This record gives sequence, structure tokens and C-alpha cells, in this order.
Amino acid sequence: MSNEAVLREYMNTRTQVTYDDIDLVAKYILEKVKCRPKLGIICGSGLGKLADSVENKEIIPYSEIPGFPVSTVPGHEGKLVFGTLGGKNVILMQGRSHCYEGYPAQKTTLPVRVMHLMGVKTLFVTNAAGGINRNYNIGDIMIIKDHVNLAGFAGVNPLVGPNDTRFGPRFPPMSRAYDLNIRQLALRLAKGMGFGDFIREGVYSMMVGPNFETVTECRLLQIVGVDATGMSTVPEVLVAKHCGMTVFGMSLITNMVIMEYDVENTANHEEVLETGERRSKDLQKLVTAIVQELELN
Ligand SMILES: O=P(O)(O)O[C@H]1O[C@H](CO)[C@@H](O)[C@H]1O
Ligand code: HPA
Repeated sequence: MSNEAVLREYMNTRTQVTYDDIDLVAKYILEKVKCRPKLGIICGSGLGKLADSVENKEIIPYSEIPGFPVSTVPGHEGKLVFGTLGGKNVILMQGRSHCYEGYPAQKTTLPVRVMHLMGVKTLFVTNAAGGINRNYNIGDIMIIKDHVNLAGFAGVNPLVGPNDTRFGPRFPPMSRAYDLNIRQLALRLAKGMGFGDFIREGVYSMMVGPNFETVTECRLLQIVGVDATGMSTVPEVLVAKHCGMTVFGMSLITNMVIMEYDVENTANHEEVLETGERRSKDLQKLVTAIVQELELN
């Protein structure tokens, strides 16, 4: 059996993935590409077109990477795209996996730890989300200033389990998860591009899904100060902060959640993908401009 096959079989049988396992995966990927990225970008539902802005692409499908979770959801292509964006070396995840697909939170976030061991210091997370804030509109871009880990209230947290301090501390702080400097930069650039009418800053919450929320759940989220809700991102941010990364996040408001009982319309994934398609050029422009101005450490 080739070394690659041995690694694949080994990773597929792991229940508790260790630091050394993740290091093997990081080294496996680095052997396949020339690019050495300092910035990672995760593309949410229907937002994979961000990869169109990447130059000098080197692509690896997730299915070829031992131990990598493969997304089963439409709108998540499942490719790692390396290259340059805004003059910086980046690794872009064209699609993500989610806990509702049946993956434990530790597995959905494995790519973040892999990026960390590959030398990535800054992580951009993007997602499609339902608007809770009644002042928001479909197509708004929300810079994430904080999150509520509702999944965590139910015990879904990728940091549960033995802690390896080579990644980070047992009790990581989470009060300043989303980098203020990048948020301010993004806001300034968005306004400069004429996006002032649809750029927002707000709080994201995550429930596991896969069902969309009930009316009362949405009303509850509104009461606690949530502006937009989804089924991803939070586990990735927890793992990224745990290993000391700088994090920046944006939600595309793809639909407004249903807040009235007994109305006919319902949330649906098709609308989510359509809005992603409609805003994809603006998002590409904004992300590229932010990356261009960013000082990466
Ligand atoms: O969070 P991303 O991956 O953007 O996807 C969002 O869109 C899907 C629902 O339409 C859910 O997976 C939700 O989390
Ligand atoms: O309304 C929503 N709820 C949860 N996740 C979502 N992802 C896109 N829209 C939504």
C-alpha cells in the first residue's frame, strides 16, 4: 500500500484525532502545493465564487485529503483552493461541512487546525444567514462582531474533549473573538465602495440545524440581541481562537427569518443560494479589498 493509502486508512479509523494526526494531514497538503498561505478563507453556502478572484490557483478536492470532512450540501463544492488574492498567499475552502451532516464538531473544524499547522495566522469565515434584525434586508452583508453559541448550550462544542496545549489553553477567552481592526477596515472599505446601504455589523448565532428555526425560536434570538442566524461558523471560530488565530467574519443575509405565526412563506435553501449568487460579485470585491489592505503577521 502507498504511504498515501496508509495515511487515508489510518485517518478514517481515528475517533479522537490528535495533534500528530493533524500535523500529518497538514504536511500531506503542503507536499502537494507550492503556495504557503498566511490567510485562510472559508466560503459559506453559495459563496464559493470567491474562488474566482484567486489567481495562480492550485486545487485539491477535500475527498483526496485523508481525514478531511466532505460537504454533502448543495452550494458547497468541497475544494481547497490555494493561490494569491489581493497580492497575498491564501488558502480558500470552497465549502464547509456542518454538524447537521452527521459530523462531530471536532471533525467539521479539523480543516481549521490543519490550516493553523500549515502556518495560517488569520482566518476569514463567511456564511449565509437568516436575518433576525427587522431593519435588515435580503442581500445585506453583516460584519460579525460577536456570536451566540446556541449549539454550545446543547453541548455541541469542538473544544470538548482532551485539551492539547500545543493548540491552545483549556479555557480560551472568547470575549474579543472578532478582530476589531479588521472589522473597522472592512466597514471603511465597504462604505468607500458604495456598499453603505447594505453593510451592517451585528451578532450571529448558530443552532445545529438542519431544520430552519420555528417562529418562537426566532423571537427568542431577537430578544437576546441576535441579528442573524445560521448553522455553521461558530465551531470554526472557537477552534481558530483556541489556536491563537486572528478572526474576521461576514454573514450574507440570504433570507429574512419568519417571525409571524401561521404565515404561508417558509425559509428554503434555494433562496439562500440565489441570494449568494446575486451578491457574489460584491462580496468578492469587498473580500479582495480587505485582503489587499491587510497587514498579515
Ligand atoms: O453557514 P453556511 O455554510 O453558509 O450555510 C447556511 O446555509 C444552509 C441553509 O440554507 C445552512 O448550512 C446554513 O448554515
Ligand atoms: O434562516 C436561516 N436559518 C438558519 N440558517 C440559515 N442559513 C441561511 N439562512 C438561514
